[in-house]
Amino acid sequence: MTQSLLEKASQYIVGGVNSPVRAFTGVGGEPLFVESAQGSRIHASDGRAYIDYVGSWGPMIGGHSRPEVIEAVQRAATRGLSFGAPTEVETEMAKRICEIVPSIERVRMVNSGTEATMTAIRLARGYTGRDRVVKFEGHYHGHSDSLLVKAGSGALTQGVPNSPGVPAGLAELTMTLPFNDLDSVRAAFREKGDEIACIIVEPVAGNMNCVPPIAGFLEGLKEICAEHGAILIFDEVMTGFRLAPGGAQQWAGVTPDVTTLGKVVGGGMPVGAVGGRREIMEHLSPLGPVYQAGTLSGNPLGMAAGLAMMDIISEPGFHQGLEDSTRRLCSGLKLAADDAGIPLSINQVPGMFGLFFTKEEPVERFSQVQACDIDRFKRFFHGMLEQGIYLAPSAFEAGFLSSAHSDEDIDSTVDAARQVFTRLA
Ligand SMILES: Cc1ncc(COP(=O)(O)O)c(C=O)c1O
Ligand SMILES: N[C@H](C=O)CCC(=O)O
Repeated sequence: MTQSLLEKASQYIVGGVNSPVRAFTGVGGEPLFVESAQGSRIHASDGRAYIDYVGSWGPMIGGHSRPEVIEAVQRAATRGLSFGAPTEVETEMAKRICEIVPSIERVRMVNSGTEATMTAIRLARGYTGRDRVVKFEGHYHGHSDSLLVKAGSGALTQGVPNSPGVPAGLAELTMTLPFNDLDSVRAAFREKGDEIACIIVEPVAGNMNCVPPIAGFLEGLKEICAEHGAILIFDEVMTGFRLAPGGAQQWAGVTPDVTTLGKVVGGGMPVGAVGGRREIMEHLSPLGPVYQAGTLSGNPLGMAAGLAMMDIISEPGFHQGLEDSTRRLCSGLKLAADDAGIPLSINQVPGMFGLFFTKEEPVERFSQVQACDIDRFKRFFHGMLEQGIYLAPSAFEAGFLSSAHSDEDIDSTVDAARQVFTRLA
């Protein structure tokens, strides 16, 4: 019997994958192995093309293999791959980030979203001289120790939101609260306010499926932080440059002290960033005592790809197009589900969506997400895959659109869903 690609990979790679969600343990079956991708489609080793709503988990906001990005990386590569010394392109990138996200006055480039959030909370702790961190249940901020507590995304999908290996003494300093519940935040600050360094929040949760903030929630976090001298960190690794050019903070009209970025900022290369108010950021080395470093940080290929991506998202009408496509997809899916008598609740923000097999509407809380019909989601996922539609392989991940998704792509996705819904009843 011939071995599958997953079986071959599993002989050398732990679980056959280099990041858990893509193993398909959240939906069963074997993952697609991708050979190439173009525009809205990925081309898999089974010879089929799939309309892709994962988009590499966010970075491919302009569609796959954008020539501008590829050419920028090729040009940069001819000049050298890494120098471990400053380059002008890093200044260009930092300037661009500060212009697009006005709350960022100073920035530090890193190599992933995980590094960005890890640095942000160390900075908040160093700046305030306090140790406790507040995060929200089902939110995912990468896999650093302090943040792998009641975490979303793969940690939730795999059933290990509190990872073994995180020292209990450290996890104890991470206070996890329900998202969209300001009363519990107020209560936590009443009790421990003078020990809390920061609140870190996904301004739109995208790692417990997609759950936007309720009216007043982000504003309330800002007020509470200001009152207690804590730092408000928006983890915009997923939402940055997506919901609006200036990310969720522009979309929601709420300005954090510190912002973390990843995904889109690197145009598909491994890049992250942490930025914020100058006074806070200058606590980082070499100006301040809070240490942070990276051999490959500010890598010229990553900067070139990221800058080309910044040009793409700055094109007039880019975000309006993304919002229109998201609305078209979500309203089409909702109508198709209603016609088939399938209870489906949909959350959407520009370029991101969440499908919940539940009668409850709207879905605003982690407890509601957990109560959804996961088995029905799995059958939906596989039905859609058969029809050539690639959705995130977990009920706890958001879907992503790109500017390459045409109306025809969206309409054929809705047609496919219409067929699949009839088999889900
Ligand atoms: C909101 C958020 N923060 C942080 C991370 C971590 O980023 P990375 O996977 O690049 O380490 C992710 C994604 O994984 C994310 O979605
Ligand atoms: N939800 C995660 C990123 O946003 C999924 C990516 C991964 O863990 O591989």
